[in-house]
Amino acid sequence: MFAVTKEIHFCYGHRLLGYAGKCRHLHGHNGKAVVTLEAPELDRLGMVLDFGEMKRVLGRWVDDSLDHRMLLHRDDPVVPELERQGEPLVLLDVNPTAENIARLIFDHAAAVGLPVTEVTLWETANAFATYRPAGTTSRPITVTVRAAR
Ligand SMILES: Nc1nc2c(c(=O)[nH]1)N=C([C@H](O)[C@H](O)COP(=O)(O)OP(=O)(O)OP(=O)(O)O)CN2
Repeated sequence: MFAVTKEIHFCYGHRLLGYAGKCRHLHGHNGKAVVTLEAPELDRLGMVLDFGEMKRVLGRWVDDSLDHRMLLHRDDPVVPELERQGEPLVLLDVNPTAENIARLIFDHAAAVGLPVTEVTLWETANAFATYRPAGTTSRPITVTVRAAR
């Protein structure tokens, strides 16, 4: 099996709903998604997929969909005020933890047909979470996007 891995850097804000620690407050991260694709055979160029193509497909989506946005639970009480102010929001039906953001990026990579096997989301320089599907995959995260006004 061959594997290629690409790092995608982006900034996001969030807070964790129902969490007792400091992450219950609005805060931001310079995050890094580490995306791995695997294939048993290489293409005619000797690649699983061109790193440039990974950047073009995944990097652009992360830039357009997650970068410089607030990622929040859709039930977060701050949502109506941020909507009122025209802030760009990504609303999830789960808490915007590193685990769930990794899952979100994995699901997008799979949906556009990439042979993704694993996504790791580095939330800080010393804390990261990984999503890799198991035999029984949990239901996908539901996402609502509110564009900036
Ligand atoms: N399993 C998870 N635990 C935590 C998450 C998460 O997404 N998944 N998120 C947070 C906070 O949002 C934030 O990342 C702070 O985490 P933490 O590493 O505890 O904070 P510090 O950066 O201050 O850590 P230090 O190691 O003390 O520098 C919390 N937990």
